[in-house]
Amino acid sequence: MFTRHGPLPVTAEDATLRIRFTELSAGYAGHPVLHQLNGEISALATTALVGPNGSGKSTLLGVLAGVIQPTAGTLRHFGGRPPAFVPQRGAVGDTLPLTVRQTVEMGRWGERGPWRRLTRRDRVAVDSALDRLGIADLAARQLGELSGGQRQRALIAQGLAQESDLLLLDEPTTGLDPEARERMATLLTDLADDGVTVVHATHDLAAARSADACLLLREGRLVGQGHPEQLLTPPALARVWQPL
Ligand SMILES: Nc1ncnc2c1ncn2[C@@H]1O[C@H](COP(=O)(O)OP(=O)(O)OP(=O)(O)O)[C@@H](O)[C@H]1O
Repeated sequence: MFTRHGPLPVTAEDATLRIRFTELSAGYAGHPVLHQLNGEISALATTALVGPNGSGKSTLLGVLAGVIQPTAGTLRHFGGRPPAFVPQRGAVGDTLPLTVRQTVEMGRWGERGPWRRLTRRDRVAVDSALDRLGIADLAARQLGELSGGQRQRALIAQGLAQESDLLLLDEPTTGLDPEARERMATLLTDLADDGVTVVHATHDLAAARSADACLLLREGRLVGQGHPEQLLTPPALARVWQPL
């Protein structure tokens, strides 16, 4: 096995590429999940990971984030900073006595460590993340008091505050109402325009359709990748979602 997680210099050939994985397998102790995946994530674009429950979307995100080690194959990051990863449940427990602002400030810990004072630059990053997620007015509220959708936005703001060039989101529209879902889709597109590569796992076909590219997973295998219009056709979706 040969796995590279460190940034590699960007060559002319790879200037539009952020991640490439080859024959990638991964899983959990005694439970292989991903089987010999070959794929690419374009830089400065939004990519949706699509597939039924248990198809391996979260596991693939974890591998791209570096929190799950591949068991075989290669994974290459081209250039860039360490990824910002927003897992499904978030790294912050519901019961911790944290305000929304403090939750988002945790996104700056990678820059300054947990105990150092916030710099002006940290505060700007936190304010900007709160604004972009439309939750500035909730900044003083306790995280545990929020609705599911508000909490989801606070956790995504935490990811955004890291100011990484690679944002990995697990089901960012879960718990959001239709208007907030639409705003989220717009935000992801705007982020890509602003220089962030966005990868999100989703069950939300509208969100997947608004991505620049999709990776379609079924039972831990990559069964298609490309532009959503070409990939997410009714027959392809029926094939992937048909009962086993
Ligand atoms: N921590 C874990 N330990 C063992 N097995 C796990 C763990 N997390 C997930 N799995 C298993 O790995 C497989 C893939 O799960 P994963 O969460 O990657 O799928 P998913 O496509 O994201 O699913 P969903 O749409 O339901 O979120 C499933 O069979 C699941 O039971």
